[in-house]
Amino acid sequence: MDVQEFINGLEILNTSYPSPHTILGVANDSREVKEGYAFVAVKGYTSDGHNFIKDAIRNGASLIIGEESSHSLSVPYIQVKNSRKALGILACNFYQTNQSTKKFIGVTGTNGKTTTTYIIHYLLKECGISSSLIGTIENVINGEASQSTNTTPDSLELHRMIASSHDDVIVMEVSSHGLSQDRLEGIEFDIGVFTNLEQEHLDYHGSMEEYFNTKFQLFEKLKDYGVAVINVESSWGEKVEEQLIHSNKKVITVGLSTSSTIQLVKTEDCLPSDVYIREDFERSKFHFTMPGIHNLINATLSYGVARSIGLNKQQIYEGLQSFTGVNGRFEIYATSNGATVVIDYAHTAEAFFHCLTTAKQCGAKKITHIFGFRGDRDQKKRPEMLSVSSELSHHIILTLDDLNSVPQDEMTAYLKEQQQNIQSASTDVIPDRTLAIKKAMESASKEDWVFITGKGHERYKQTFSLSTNSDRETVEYVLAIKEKGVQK
Ligand SMILES: CC(=O)N[C@H]1[C@@H](OP(=O)(O)OP(=O)(O)OC[C@H]2O[C@@H](n3ccc(=O)[nH]c3=O)[C@H](O)[C@@H]2O)O[C@H](CO)[C@@H](O)[C@@H]1O[C@H](C)C(=O)N[C@@H](C)C(=O)N[C@H](CCC(=O)O)C(=O)O
Ligand SMILES: Nc1ncnc2c1ncn2[C@@H]1O[C@H](COP(=O)(O)OP(=O)(O)OP(=O)(O)O)[C@@H](O)[C@H]1O
Repeated sequence: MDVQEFINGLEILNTSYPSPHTILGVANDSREVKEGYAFVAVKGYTSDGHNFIKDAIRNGASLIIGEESSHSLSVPYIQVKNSRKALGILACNFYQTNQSTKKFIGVTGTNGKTTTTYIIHYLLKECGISSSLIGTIENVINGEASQSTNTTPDSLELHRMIASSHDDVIVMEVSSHGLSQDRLEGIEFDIGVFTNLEQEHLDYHGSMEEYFNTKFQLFEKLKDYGVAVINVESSWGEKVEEQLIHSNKKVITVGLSTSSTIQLVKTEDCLPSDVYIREDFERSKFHFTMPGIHNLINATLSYGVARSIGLNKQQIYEGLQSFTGVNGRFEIYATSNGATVVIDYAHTAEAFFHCLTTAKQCGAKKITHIFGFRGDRDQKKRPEMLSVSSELSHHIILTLDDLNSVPQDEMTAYLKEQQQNIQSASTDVIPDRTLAIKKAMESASKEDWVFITGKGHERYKQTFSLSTNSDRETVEYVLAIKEKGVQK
């Protein structure tokens, strides 16, 4: 690519030597640089890309872009204010994604991004519109799935994926980390969706205000006359609506109240739910497989998106009705003795609230809640998680979630300390996650619910006593022993 085209739109502070005429590729990892590439040096959280400039040159870089003031290098250097932003601009230019005719749908919020993007992706497919899905569980481009490293990939990977996609629509999860690290640079959205906001990632964002402002950036990235589909069942959703009121964006509110553009008419049903949606003066009913008001809100948001794209109501209802769910999100197992086991990705107090309340509404006589805390992640949310769980479940088993860098002994001691503080529910600490699940499932009888939260679709990072690698494998293993007497 011609270098002038490549650096178009870059805010340049300084340059050394004339740049090369052409650029053959772009990388922000020195190990991925090849002959004729531009290397963008990013100051990261664990290392500084500027320290790898020499490696990049050795690998063939012909142009370096970075934030530091001067470099006596053997190749041209461009100094910019913000390398992460520059990377997005360069990636967009290189892959020419600004010329894309695709529609872009971004979903943000603390919880519900994955579920909502899956529902939208499915609805579009059922209506004959192909879409790429980018998010936490996997990336699906041109119908092919690959494992994702981040919920929102870095700008280089993102633009590369968009360029390789032949799909009509890009449906993606937009994380607050992605927004704050400029991973969305160069992308403009046709539709932005706000699911909710609650205490999470405050170790990173500092305060809820800051967290909100970061999430709101998605709506600043809406195209002129783009559409915002907002869950207004919380003051944060109302705030998004308020902040967009004087903009030229179309706002579609989703909620339980009659004043919402699209109303989810509350249903008393449980497993699975008969749902009513009201739009304009018309009310329609459909059947939705994922229980809980939170999942019905996700379905209604997806309905709002599908309507904005121009799909007709009947098509959407049929799609919602045949949707089968998302891995690790309210994944239900019925045991032969009438107990229910659920695997869910809940890892915040509000998600606990929704899950456990739904179990109660579905007639759970006794709820055993198994969960732990992720090492190195936001600790401020933990007291509220404990409080909600102890209020809504009858028995708690505290167990291990991913430890990351926290030693196992330290986490176990922490769990035991928390056990002492829980008054309203009986509590055990069983650090081995597989044994915790086994014990709870073996003691569950008719109408009891065992709720296993935190890991959802993810594989275990530690080795436990049972030779299983995920909550799903553990549940299936215990069911096999229980139902058939199979030993592993
Ligand atoms: C804390 C954080 O957000 N880190 C993200 C960040 O990495 P970083 O800045 O720390 O990168 P680094 O390792 O210090 O490297 C700096 C630079 O040196 C380069 N380098 C490094 C080594 C070398 O030999 N040569 C070289 O050039 C690297 O390629 C990089 O450009 O930028 C990377 C690229 O965008 C991200 O992959 C990475 O996400 C890490 C893996 C992560 O776990 N992030 C989490 C917190 C996150 O972003 N989560 C959200 C979802 C949150 C939620 O809603 O639950 C997400 O979107 O995934
Ligand atoms: N609309 C919602 N409101 C509150 N909680 C929800 C909502 N949707 C899902 N949840 C809860 O949050 C959990 C995670 O849901 P999901 O994976 O869809 O969200 P996410 O935003 O992608 O999460 P993460 O950012 O952690 O990957 C679910 O398992 C469920 O317990």
